[in-house]
Amino acid sequence: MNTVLKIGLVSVSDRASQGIYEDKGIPALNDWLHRALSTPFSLETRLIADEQDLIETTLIDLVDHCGCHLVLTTGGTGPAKRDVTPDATMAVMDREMPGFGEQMRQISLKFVPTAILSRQTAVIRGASLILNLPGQPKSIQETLEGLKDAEGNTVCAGIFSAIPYCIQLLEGPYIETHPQIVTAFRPKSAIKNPN
Ligand SMILES: Nc1ncnc2c1ncn2[C@@H]1O[C@H](COP(=O)(O)OP(=O)(O)OP(=O)(O)O)[C@@H](O)[C@H]1O
Ligand SMILES: Nc1nc2c(c(=O)[nH]1)N[C@H]1C(S)=C(S)[C@@H](COP(=O)(O)O)O[C@H]1N2
Repeated sequence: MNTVLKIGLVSVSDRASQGIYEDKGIPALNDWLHRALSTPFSLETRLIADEQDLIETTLIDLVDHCGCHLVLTTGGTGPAKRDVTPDATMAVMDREMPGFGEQMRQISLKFVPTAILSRQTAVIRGASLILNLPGQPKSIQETLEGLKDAEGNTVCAGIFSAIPYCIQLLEGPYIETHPQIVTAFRPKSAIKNPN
């Protein structure tokens, strides 16, 4: 039997975790993934404060105990003292995947000049990919989906284009997407049932 794709969502926010404002990170991630993926998946969600130890134990739990193939964090990537999500991510990694952070900053620069303030990165732990998104809820769609012009042509490819093949190389489930939202790129030899 095929393993069902499992995705962990971690919203890292002092104020949302204390109920000072409503968390918009997990709902935005949940909504985007349901619009973008045609492959069935299950979610594990966590809303936590910007505490490095807590972020590390949450990431370890999602990967090692819950068996998430992909973990998306949102928030805590900037330069402020309590922005420690990338530091926690690096602390639990086996290998870094620096291309994701580079591409997200390129995309975000098309929206805000302060995109270079994000230290976001991606790493592999075991057979899982962990990826940091900025905290602004609107940045979730921007970075995952990329930027399209008025005719719907891609101006800047979103990072999600590369995630299905990455999970495939990590021997996780085969992920398919709705191409009107985002196209999953794979080399021809890696495409199942090409037509
Ligand atoms: N989970 C969230 N839900 C709603 N809005 C958020 C969330 N996280 C961040 N934001 C918004 O994006 C901005 C930048 O995010 P950042 O991660 O730097 O948060 P912050 O300023 O460190 O505050 P906090 O950790 O208390 O959310 C925040 O000031 C807030 O307006
Ligand atoms: N796409 C996108 N990327 C973005 C932003 C944004 O609004 N949209 N905000 C930037 C800002 S202002 C900061 S400080 C960094 C870090 O944000 P974080 O601390 O919320 O993770 O992400 C940047 N990247």
